[in-house]
Amino acid sequence: MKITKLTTYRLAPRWMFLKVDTDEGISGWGEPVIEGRARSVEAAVHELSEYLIGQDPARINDIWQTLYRGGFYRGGPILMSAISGIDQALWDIKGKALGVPVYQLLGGLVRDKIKAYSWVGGDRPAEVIEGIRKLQGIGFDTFKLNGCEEMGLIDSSRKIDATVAVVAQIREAFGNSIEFGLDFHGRVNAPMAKVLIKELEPYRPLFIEEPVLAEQAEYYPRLAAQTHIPIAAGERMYSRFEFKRVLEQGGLAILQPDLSHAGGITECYKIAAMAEAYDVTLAPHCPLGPIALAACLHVDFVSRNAVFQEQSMGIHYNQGAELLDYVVNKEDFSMEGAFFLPPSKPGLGVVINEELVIERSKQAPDWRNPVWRYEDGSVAEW
Ligand SMILES: O=C(O)C(=O)C[C@@H](O)[C@H](O)CO
Ligand SMILES: [Mg+2]
Repeated sequence: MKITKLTTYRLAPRWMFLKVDTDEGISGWGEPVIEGRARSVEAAVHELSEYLIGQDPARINDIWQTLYRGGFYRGGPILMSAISGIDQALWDIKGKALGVPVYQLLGGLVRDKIKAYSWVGGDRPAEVIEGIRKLQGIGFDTFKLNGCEEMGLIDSSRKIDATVAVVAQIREAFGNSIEFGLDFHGRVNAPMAKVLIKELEPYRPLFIEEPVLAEQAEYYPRLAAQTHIPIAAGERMYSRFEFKRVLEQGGLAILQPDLSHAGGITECYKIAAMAEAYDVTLAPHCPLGPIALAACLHVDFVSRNAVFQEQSMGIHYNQGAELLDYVVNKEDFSMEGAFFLPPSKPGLGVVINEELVIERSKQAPDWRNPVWRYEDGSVAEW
């Protein structure tokens, strides 16, 4: 079998799908994208296609190594997201060619289902109570919300109290009938993370995510030393070589590699195994589309240390399209309450509505995250 063509489709809400065709009529789909830089990743995918056309898609490991090591400069969000989507598509092809779901090619199921969690509250955590109640009604009991809005480099106790009040409200309304992660989203710098985490301790959030930016990862062990709340991070780390450093230094209880940013199934499967060796759990980051989610599920179903899976149903970013809009059979993502069941079809197990994708890609939005500024006019982390 030979790879014959790579076609990219940027489309609402902020995704990009990749279709890899072969000379035997089997095609694979991937989701190479960095939210807000889709065109850059698209250019990278087509640059990398020079290494792919005419190659045997079954040689996933050699292709991965060639795409990663073939360039003198490597890593980072753009190149690794391009490699991620290509890798996902190659696994899709391999599974389809052999007639089995990808997880069967990785040793088979380690569990029968995986817990999903849902976003509530949007960019500025508001109406979270209402949001939780609604999702509780359809079986979810685990949630994530932004832990705060802008947080000044050194902010006031008033701001801290307002931030903590949102969390107090949740515990007040639901007790421990639900669990929730707080995503600091890199908005908080180290001094304020220390203050915030201390004040949040009594409310026992399930985890605190990106308490500081990935470029400040050396603070993870220091923050972990001051709290009992599990610390999570990983969406802005892009290969085993970054994850090895945070595992070595300790501090993270939950690793959140993104299957569309950290090298795809081939790389994230290895990252999951590295985490297990350090008794660190896995919760793949996935605010993206159905192909990215399917790729996450295949790694979840073969990794014993996978604990829960993010998915983007109802996420505040999904303006213009929802998670399953481009999927032919919505039941490809079968759930039992708040749990995903294993994909059953060959490959990634998702049938993409190509006609709709082609149509919608004609009006692809150029999504950008907002650039926030503090009152004094300086740039704040979004
Ligand atoms: O889902 C998460 O945990 C996020 O932090 C959302 C963020 O990743 C946005 O997708 C960036 O555009
Ligand atoms: Mg996050």
